Amino acid sequence: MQANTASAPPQLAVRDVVVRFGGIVALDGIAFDLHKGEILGLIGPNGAGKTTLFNCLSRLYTPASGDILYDGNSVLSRRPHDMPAIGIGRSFQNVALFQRMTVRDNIRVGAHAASRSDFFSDALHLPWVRRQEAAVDATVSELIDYLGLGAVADLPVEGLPFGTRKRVEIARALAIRPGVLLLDEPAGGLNHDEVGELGRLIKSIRDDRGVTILLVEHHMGLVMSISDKVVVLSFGRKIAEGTPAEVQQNPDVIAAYLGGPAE
Ligand SMILES: Nc1ncnc2c1ncn2[C@@H]1O[C@H](COP(=O)(O)OP(=O)(O)OP(=O)(O)O)[C@@H](O)[C@H]1O
Repeated sequence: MQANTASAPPQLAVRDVVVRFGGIVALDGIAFDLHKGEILGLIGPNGAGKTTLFNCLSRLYTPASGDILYDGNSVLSRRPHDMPAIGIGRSFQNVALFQRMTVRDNIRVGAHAASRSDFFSDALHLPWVRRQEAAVDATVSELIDYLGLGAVADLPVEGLPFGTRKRVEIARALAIRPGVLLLDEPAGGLNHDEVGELGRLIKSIRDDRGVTILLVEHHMGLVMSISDKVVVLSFGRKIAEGTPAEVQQNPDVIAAYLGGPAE
């Protein structure tokens, strides 16, 4: 799938977002657009504000000013647990799965987060709830195949290798059928081969499933090899935005990473 950046309105729009923690301005008027089908890499040195912005996008933080729009509508009045139903999925930096539950059941939790059943409808076994359960089963099975998790599907998550648990987490995020997937340092803790596999997986999630991706990541090789666009933060400000090649040559970016002023 090609990213549509020419004329279509952005799928996700970050508009002049400001976040303060006491006297610290963690985000100082950050703005950028993410178009459908794009992979956007959000990078910056330690303390740049990446996690703070990620937490705004997943509604854990509310900006002091500015707005975040999904398909043209502000998400700032929504709560974190509304986000799956809106179409924004996320993974967690340190993997946040239910450790004693099986891989299958963890993915099922994701699918249920986007379903519309409730306790009473479930208890009454209404026909539409049964149809929805069948659809959830089909989604979970398809994702187990897609992520190559068949051999471990009925094992508890605890005890599985870290790289496998990360794939389970991505499967759970995909189970909500997100329009946009937010990935928080997905390469953290992975070895060289696993990072290569992750890059291919993220591209295929965009290409095969049409999911727009925002990736916060320290692993430059991964970001530069898969991103269509890279946004660079430093001390809470956006210092560059462009293709991987453009930002890699940007003197402000080089200076931010080397810790000195731009020449
Ligand atoms: N809960 C908080 N309370 C106070 N200050 C915070 C809080 N969270 C972040 N900060 C500060 O806000 C700034 C941005 O931090 P943030 O964690 O967003 O950066 P980051 O780019 O994600 O860094 P890293 O790459 O190290 O994870 C830093 O100065 C940080 O110390």
